[in-house]
Amino acid sequence: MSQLVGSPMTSASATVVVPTAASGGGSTASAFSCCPGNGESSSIGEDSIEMSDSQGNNNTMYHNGYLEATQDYHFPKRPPVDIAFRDVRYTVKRFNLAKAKFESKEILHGLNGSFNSGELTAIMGPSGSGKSTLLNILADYVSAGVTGLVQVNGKSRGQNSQSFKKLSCYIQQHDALRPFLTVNEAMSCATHLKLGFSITREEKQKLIQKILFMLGLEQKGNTPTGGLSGGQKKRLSIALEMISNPPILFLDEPTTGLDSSSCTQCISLLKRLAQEGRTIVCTIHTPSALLFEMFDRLYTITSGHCFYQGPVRELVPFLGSLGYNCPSYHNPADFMMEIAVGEYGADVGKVIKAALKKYYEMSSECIKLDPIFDDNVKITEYNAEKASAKELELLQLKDTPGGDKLNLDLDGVGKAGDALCPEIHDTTRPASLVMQFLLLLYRSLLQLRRNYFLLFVRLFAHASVATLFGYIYQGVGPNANQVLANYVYLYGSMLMMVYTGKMAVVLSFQLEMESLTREHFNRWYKLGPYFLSVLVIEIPVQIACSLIYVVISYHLTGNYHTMERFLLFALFCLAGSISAQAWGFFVGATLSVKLAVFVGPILAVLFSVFGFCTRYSDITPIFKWMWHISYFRAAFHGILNSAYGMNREDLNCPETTIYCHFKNPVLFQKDMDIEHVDMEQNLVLIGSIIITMYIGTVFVLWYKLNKR
Ligand SMILES: Nc1ncnc2c1ncn2[C@@H]1O[C@H](COP(=O)(O)OP(=O)(O)OP(=O)(O)O)[C@@H](O)[C@H]1O
Repeated sequence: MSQLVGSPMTSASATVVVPTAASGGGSTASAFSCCPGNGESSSIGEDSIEMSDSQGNNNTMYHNGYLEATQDYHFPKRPPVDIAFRDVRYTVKRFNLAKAKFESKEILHGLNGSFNSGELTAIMGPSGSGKSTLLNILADYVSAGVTGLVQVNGKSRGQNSQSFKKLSCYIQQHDALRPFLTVNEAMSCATHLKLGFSITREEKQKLIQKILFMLGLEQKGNTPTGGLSGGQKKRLSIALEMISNPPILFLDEPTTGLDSSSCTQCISLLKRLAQEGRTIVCTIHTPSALLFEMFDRLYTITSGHCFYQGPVRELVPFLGSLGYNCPSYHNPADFMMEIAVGEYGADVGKVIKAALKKYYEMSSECIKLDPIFDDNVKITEYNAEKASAKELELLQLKDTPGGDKLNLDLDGVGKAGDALCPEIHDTTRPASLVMQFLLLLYRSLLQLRRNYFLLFVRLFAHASVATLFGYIYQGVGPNANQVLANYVYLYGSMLMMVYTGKMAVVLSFQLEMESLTREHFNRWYKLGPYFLSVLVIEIPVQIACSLIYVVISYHLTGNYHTMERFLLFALFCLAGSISAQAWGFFVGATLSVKLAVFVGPILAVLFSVFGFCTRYSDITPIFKWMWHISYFRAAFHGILNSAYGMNREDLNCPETTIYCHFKNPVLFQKDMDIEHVDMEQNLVLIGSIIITMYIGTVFVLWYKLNKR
């Protein structure tokens, strides 16, 4: 019997697999057991085996028709982690334009409840009732505007607790996967990042294979994640987080967009993970009756109030006790939703009040003290002040950790998560910052290799425009009678550098934001290594594109004079392009997609004005500072100086031309007010702008990733 890397066996299960008819002939026989000897029954599907134990629990074992002899496919058991929350409120502030002031709106109105280990809990409610908001708060994904108490095994969690993040993972609705990585590559990269390098590659490989097998993805190892079905993507999202085997899983609408069979597979999987001792909480929309019954516990919200909480099987009796009887053959989930929106003339307030009363009765029963529920308190008036210190104290007593419960030190970063998973965390540490950078770089290179079309288009576009410009302004470089034509070529070159540099990256963080948020929130890596890995890919790509343009166009336009002038021209082109790129990162990280693609070019135009034909002395005094901070101007003056400055000798004046005004290039420099270009100063300015923009981008990303 094999087991996960270094882990003790915790429960028995066995699987015997031979190829199914659907997958190439033969037959499938399976024995999967969460509770051995319970008399399971099985039904064989095309690519999964449905298993039920004697309690009717549906334990689906996924695979695609290939079996292995007697193996354990359980994750190591985790110490239980229970979550309780009390008087959770969420308020948003919005600016009312008509009243010209900020207004507050409370979205969640003092929710109470608890989610226990070993249970699969559904958060349900009508659209807009606050399900995702509650999940976000419990997962600690949102903390701004939140008040109330969230406890983990009886201890206050606090906000932005790193220890809690080590215990939990949050899988959001959209499967933010990297479409160009294969399943194996995605898993392998996540494993290296999460488990570091203190366990062997073989051990990691074994772990990956087992997780993929458990989740029915073992046949999809070489499939790009972009080519997976919706259900497979969802399972891969879970698989990626199961690498660190967290005891708490939060999932936002894991079944949205899946067909009924994929929904059943997904919920069966979650149920089985819960049965292994995890606390699994997910939001869900109108499940079928079959799916609904698979949940252990239900937490229903309507308009930010708790409408029902408790075991799923007690929902119908609870509603019945209030006079709302579920018709025969009616899906209880549908009935509950209908009551929650006031259908059948239901008094929603009455149900909310009864749910609150039930909660307090259960709480007081549990701690053997008098309930503190005041029948006269209106639900809407129940607030933090009314939740007296005594009540909070009682809640602490109720959840005092004991027995085999994990005693979390939520203030001490790093302790809880390590203790939770001894089979992994005792021997492993997440990858170091340097390794994170190298792994992310490797992952980006893999994606670039798969998605080379975009890179090819960028290179091709630069070569094409260079050739076009080269022939439009062919041979103008050395001629005194074509100085203005060359001036336009040089200006066009700078525009090309700036626009391609900026626009190629202005959306890069926007497009990555979902994956970045998920991976960063679930502690795969830090922002620093991620940002550095992006730069290390994007800067060389932009340099390569720019160099292609520079080399082709510079030679075709006859600007090549000396190697020194060429190198300076190339240097300022690259500097201008990289600073525009840095601006692109910053604008893209700061603004929404629609604003970024609009504001990016506007900024480029604005700064370009201070280079082209604009003499410093002509600028209105209050805008002179813009001349000083314009990276476009600094780079453009740099390339002009490389062409006509630095004591360049007289230009060619063709014999057919009677008079060449700019035969001496100094005259041209004087006319353009650029006879004293300080090349070093310009480079320092551009370098400072690049660094400032990088710092600004990291700060904005950090803020977006950490402050919600
Ligand atoms: N940051 C916010 N600013 C303004 N309103 C918000 C904010 N967050 C949530 N809301 C509002 O709170 C309510 C609850 O939102 P939430 O996303 O939690 O609903 P939900 O029950 O998950 O809905 P659905 O099932 O449609 O996803 C909605 O009316 C939403 O507009």
